[in-house]
Amino acid sequence: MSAGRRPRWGWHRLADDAARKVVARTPVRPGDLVVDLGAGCGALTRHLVAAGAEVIAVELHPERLAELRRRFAGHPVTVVRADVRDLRLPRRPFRVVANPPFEATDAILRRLLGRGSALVSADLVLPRHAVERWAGPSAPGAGRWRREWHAGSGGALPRRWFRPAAPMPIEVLRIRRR
Ligand SMILES: C[S@@+](CC[C@H](N)C(=O)[O-])C[C@H]1O[C@@H](n2cnc3c(N)ncnc32)[C@H](O)[C@@H]1O
Repeated sequence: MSAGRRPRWGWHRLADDAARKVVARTPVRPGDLVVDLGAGCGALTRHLVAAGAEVIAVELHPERLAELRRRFAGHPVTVVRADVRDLRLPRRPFRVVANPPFEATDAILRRLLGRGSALVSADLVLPRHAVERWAGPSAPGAGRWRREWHAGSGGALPRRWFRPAAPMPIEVLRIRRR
């Protein structure tokens, strides 16, 4: 793995109550297939399961993977060891709810909004500058994918919702199939 591809393990986890509020603002309903990209120890996965979703939790860090497998054994959660930048997406309609590794934002969105993607909706916790870039008129590839999806801000999240507190303003990028 080249230096540019090496994952950064530093993280800003969502506090439990914050993760609950993030999930409550999504359109996730019982029976939905939801992908949690960079699931960490399952802050969002936990509340997605509580909402009745079937979850694919993607992580690369060995100890966080082990914790996910332990914590969600017996629940409708498939834990996948994969790099979020190379992930093969589900073929059937799926949603994404994630607080992903920020440096992978562009790779994730190019994949989610690529041709043939079965993405229905995405709620991604990201730095504000990334939300402005992807919700704005000059988003990468927007001329093509905006015919299928709408992208906008789902609002700011307080920095204290993260452990440790987020060092920059954070918002939710909200993507919906038209
Ligand atoms: C911002 S943290 C969020 C963790 C969790 N979703 C939460 O909200 O508490 C991002 C997570 O992505 C994982 N990660 C970093 N790079 C990754 C990669 N390339 N592929 C998969 N997971 C990665 C980290 O180990 C970390 O757990």
